Amino acid sequence: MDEKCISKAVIRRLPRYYRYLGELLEDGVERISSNELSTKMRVTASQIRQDLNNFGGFGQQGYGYNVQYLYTEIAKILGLDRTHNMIIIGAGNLGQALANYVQFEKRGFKVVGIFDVNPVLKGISIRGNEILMMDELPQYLKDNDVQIAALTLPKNNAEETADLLVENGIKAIWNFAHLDLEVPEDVIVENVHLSESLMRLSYNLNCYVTEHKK
Ligand SMILES: NC(=O)c1ccc[n+]([C@@H]2O[C@H](COP(=O)([O-])OP(=O)(O)OC[C@H]3O[C@@H](n4cnc5c(N)ncnc54)[C@H](O)[C@@H]3O)[C@@H](O)[C@H]2O)c1
Repeated sequence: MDEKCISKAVIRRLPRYYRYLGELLEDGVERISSNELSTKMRVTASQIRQDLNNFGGFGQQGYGYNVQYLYTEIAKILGLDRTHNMIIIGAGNLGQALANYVQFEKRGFKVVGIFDVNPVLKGISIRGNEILMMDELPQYLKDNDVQIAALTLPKNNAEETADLLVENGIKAIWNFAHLDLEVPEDVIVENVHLSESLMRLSYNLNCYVTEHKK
């Protein structure tokens, strides 16, 4: 399997397959056809077959997909078969909410540190992690194995913080600040913009209302 060849569009859909397969496993379903999965996920069966064929075709004619096998393989592709240590930069509302969310850890994303510049927050414990100050960050990154940094700080401070993270070896940034970061080619940034999602919701709501007025 050559992961480099998998298109971004397919990779974007994989977490959804993974979620549905996880639910099937919880329900004790051992195998499923592309047609059944198609009805459940409300995507076409041919899309499912095409997507999953990218990985050498997990399905067998007349048998369908082995749910456990597919779930495990997709987990491997998404890198969920290992633990990623994550730090959070900006211990405000959003940073604390992320640090408090237990499900990330279940997926293998372990919050190991949380940082801020506000001395009032120093030492406050969030799910067992005491908030540290930013001047402790470089040494912390030398002493600890961290793969991902979440940026939940004001956008004005995001670029310089990203630079500091990159200088100290961070290769993956989960960026919540409303700013497109400029990073070297070997650093991966995943932007999360809840407001953009809300705008799409607003657009779709408008469309629906307009169509149903006719
Ligand atoms: N992308 C999204 O979907 C989304 C959703 C909500 C908020 N946000 C953004 O996330 C950020 C945080 O939002 P919030 O509601 O938690 O704000 P907040 O004000 O509650 O928290 C921001 C925290 O960042 C800290 N901070 C400021 N400069 C810092 C620096 N240089 N290094 C480390 N920490 C620093 C502050 O002291 C504060 O504790 C904002 O930029 C906001 O616009 C994004």
